Amino acid sequence: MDLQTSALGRARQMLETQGRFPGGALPGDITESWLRSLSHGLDPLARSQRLILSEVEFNATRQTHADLIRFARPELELLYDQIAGSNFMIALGSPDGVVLDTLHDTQFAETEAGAQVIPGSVWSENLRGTNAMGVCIATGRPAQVYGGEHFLRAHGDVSCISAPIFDGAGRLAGVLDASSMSAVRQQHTAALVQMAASSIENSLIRSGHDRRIVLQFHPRPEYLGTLSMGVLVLDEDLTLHAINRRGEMFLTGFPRLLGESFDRIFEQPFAAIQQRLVEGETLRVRDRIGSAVSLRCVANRASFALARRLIPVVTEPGTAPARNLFRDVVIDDPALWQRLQALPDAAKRGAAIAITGETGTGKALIARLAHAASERSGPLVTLDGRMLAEGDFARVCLGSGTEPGLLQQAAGGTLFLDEVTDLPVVAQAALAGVLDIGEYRHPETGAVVRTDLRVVCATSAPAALSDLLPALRYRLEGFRLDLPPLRLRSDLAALAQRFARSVRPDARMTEAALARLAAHDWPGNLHELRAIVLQAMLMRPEGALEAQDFDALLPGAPARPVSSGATCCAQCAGVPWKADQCQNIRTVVARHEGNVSRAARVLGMSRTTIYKHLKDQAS
Ligand SMILES: Nc1ncnc2c1ncn2[C@@H]1O[C@H](COP(=O)(O)OP(=O)(O)OP(=O)(O)O)[C@@H](O)[C@H]1O
Repeated sequence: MDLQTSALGRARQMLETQGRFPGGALPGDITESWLRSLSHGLDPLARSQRLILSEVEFNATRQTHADLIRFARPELELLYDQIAGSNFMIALGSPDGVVLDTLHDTQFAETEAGAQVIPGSVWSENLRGTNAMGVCIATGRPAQVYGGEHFLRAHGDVSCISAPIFDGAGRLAGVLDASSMSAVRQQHTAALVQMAASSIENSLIRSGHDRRIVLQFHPRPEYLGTLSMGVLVLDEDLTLHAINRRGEMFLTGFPRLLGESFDRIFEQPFAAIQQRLVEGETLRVRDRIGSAVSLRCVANRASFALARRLIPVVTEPGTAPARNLFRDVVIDDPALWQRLQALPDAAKRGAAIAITGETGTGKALIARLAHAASERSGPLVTLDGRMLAEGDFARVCLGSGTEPGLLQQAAGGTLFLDEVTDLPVVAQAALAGVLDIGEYRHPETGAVVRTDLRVVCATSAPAALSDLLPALRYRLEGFRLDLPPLRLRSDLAALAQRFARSVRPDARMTEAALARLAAHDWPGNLHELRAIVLQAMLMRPEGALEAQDFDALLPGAPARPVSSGATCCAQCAGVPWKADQCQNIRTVVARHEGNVSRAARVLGMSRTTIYKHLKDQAS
């Protein structure tokens, strides 16, 4: 750009020589930013300084914004692919202008700008003058700063485009920036940067409120689930706790949104629609200003918790939960929850599902869920590999006399091959054949029987899967799910309480009792936990279960310090029951490699309580 002839050039020249510039010569955002830069006492001709956080400060900043970095990374990569060309970079900034993460091509990395926009560098307006990230932070709006519009002449050969990322409660959570060496206006890139910022914002809001009710809404139902949807989060008292910017747009006209109750924003009271929402329906509701939107509930812990409250537990044997799959099941372990997300879809697509995990980790239960998710009308029929003798395949599976075999019984439904790795080889070969062609010959009549089967298999010996006949193995491993042992799950407290409440709805356990359970290794996993809790309940038919109730039932000393040398804290030393509980807490923290949040979930305690017990070690 010819700085001497353009309006920008004249404004720059005045700025650099006289410290002022003509109003109206520049876009409004740039004018305001130059004025702010002047008020910060910056010199437009100053050299750009290397403003970089120390390693310690940078690590602490990254820690603070760990979620933002995690959710932004895939978006940075996508954006990088979308605007691939040459000479550009993408950066994620914190609300204070610290660059947290970058992606750039080698050409850009070699430029002066590339050498400066690096992780740890600071791009706030008060230090660097007008730049897109700084302007975006100062205004809370998307910003574009081209070449000479930068306040410092030293940044004049770069163009940058930024978009803010909000946290749903009106606070800035970060900034996304794309910089390039091109001086051409890039509206297309600006749109892509804003879309990526919205996507990060939605992920942040959703993940940050996993325990609250999250709703998606949009005037047009086909836009639900897309970037243009509104997302709103309800607190337990059904007031609006957070909302994304799209959502704010759809609800403009309300004097206040945050803190307002759902029932004052929408015409239909939440109580009247909650049942249908948790069942996954998309509803048409009208807000109190008169606009109609489609609304649906995002499946997360809160929605399942709500579902459990709303829908009575079905106890008749054989009634698989049909609409809300997770109604009776505790899956509060985030890693397991994450792994299970893809299961319903795989089941619906008809993929073969292979579940592995130690005994009692819930394989049979997940098989039932997979069957229910497949929405097939036929039944779930189990064939246990351990029970099938070598010569019995034809009789048991293909039928005998008028008795239909298991394969025919499972037609239109799901055949669950439990402990599949124990199936005799003959049965493996025969099954592979049936699955391959979808039919078999009746062993007695010779008639061809067509059978439409879906298969779910499970094994507690995953290594043995590779010993199955390849013809069968490759038919079984469409979607693989490895279930963690109970000792590595973070929802032990919730599971124990669920089992106790299946006996007595008001059953409770003391913190010490939960700590005692959490310190045990659980080789029998959920089978063992259920049995132990039920026995303890029998012995104490009233009142909260105590740690001692489990002492006689669990092997070993009440508290078994693990190799970390978990002793107890100074406050608990000397009082035996406190010391036991404290040791148990420390054991659980050590088992979870010092991760206090995980340990807190396992123990069903607050992190503050746990930190208290970790503070000073008794000598
Ligand atoms: N997430 C869960 N929430 C509540 N109960 C569960 C959960 N997972 C499993 N259970 C219960 O724990 C027990 C063991 O589960 P399941 O029988 O599914 O395990 P498995 O891995 O198939 O065991 P095995 O290897 O012995 O066949 C069952 O009573 C089951 O109902």
